[in-house]
Amino acid sequence: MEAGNARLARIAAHMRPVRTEESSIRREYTRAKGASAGFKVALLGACGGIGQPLALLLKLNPLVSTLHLYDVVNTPGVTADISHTDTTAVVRGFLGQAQLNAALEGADLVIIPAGVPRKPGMTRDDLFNINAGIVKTLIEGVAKSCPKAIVAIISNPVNSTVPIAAEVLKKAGVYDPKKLFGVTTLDVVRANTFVAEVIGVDPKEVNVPVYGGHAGITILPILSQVSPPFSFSKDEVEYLTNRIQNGGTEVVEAKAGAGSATLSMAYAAAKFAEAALRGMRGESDVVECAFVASEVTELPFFATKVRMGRGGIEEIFPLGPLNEYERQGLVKLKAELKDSIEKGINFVQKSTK
Ligand SMILES: NC(=O)C1=CN([C@@H]2O[C@H](COP(=O)(O)OP(=O)(O)OC[C@H]3O[C@@H](n4cnc5c(N)ncnc54)[C@H](O)[C@@H]3O)[C@@H](O)[C@H]2O)C=CC1
Ligand SMILES: O=C([O-])CC(=O)C(=O)O
Repeated sequence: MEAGNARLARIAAHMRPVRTEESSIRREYTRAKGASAGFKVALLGACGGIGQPLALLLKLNPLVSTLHLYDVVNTPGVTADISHTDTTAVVRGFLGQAQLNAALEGADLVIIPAGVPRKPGMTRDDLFNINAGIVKTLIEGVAKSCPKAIVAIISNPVNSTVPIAAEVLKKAGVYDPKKLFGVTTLDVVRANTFVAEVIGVDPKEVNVPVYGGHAGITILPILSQVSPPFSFSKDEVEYLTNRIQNGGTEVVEAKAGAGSATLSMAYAAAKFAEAALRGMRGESDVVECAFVASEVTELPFFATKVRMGRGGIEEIFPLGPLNEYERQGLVKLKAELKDSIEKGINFVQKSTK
């Protein structure tokens, strides 16, 4: 039986939500008694509109044993708050650049929603100037502190931030294309929702693959491959494709200057994280769409269905049969996606010359 004083000392050791000293950072890696045997997840940008609800959803996931919350503001409060939920994951907060490496050390999965969101009238590419530098710095931390982690990038423009991350990891000599993902799950979540409305079924029953990238016309829903199979009219295809491609803008406009999708994105990212963790645990049937390094088209990155396993991507599925409308969409999206990918690659290559 643990003595009273020892018990209180143990609890006190886990009460300081933000680590400021080396010794306390070290203590962090010992799991709290009662914590589940699961994975260590680091969330970068944890106090933002996406970060906070996503942190909560990750804290509820039994596959997560340790949750590190990193941001440049507000981590003490968010960490204290979330740490009171009665689930087993241990939560620790890290504040500011000086604590980035400690936040990342030993992470199995790193999820990145850090960066600025859109306001009405902006494209995702308009975020490039600010978010490219943020993602570059955070991935430099990953390269140094947890080079074997699976990395999931949410920060926009995803079509450029994923190539930025790849270049940074390459430069550090630790790039594993199987472990880098751009999170496009929200496009699938929206597609499932809107298609379910049209078909008149529970969205849980619906699965729409969404290919390409994550901006405007680069988002290509493959309605001909919907499960359960359904034959849409031409008008339904037009309506659904436009709504899915512009789902982000629909939210940006409705929020009228207060940001972009946060709650649905947190839900989508939690779904993606669950898939990644189930794959890492060795489950063999985990398939999600994601924007990854790919040879499915002539572009170096492309979103299609991928099977996730212990080491990240285990299989990238081919496009499968497309109808004429989808083939035309694919041709149109490639030019824009190619430019966005090159912009990301050039950003890192120029900044290191
Ligand atoms: N992939 C997708 O489907 C989606 C992507 N997004 C993108 O996610 C990003 C975040 O969106 P929100 O959470 O709504 O924004 P937000 O502004 O509410 O939160 C961003 C957080 O990042 C933090 N941050 C800024 N610089 C940082 C740095 N250097 N290191 C660590 N943290 C830093 C901020 O302090 C803030 O807490 C945006 O770029 C947005 O466009 C949003 C919705 C969907
Ligand atoms: O539209 C935005 O700026 C945020 C985003 O990526 C989305 O909601 O799909």
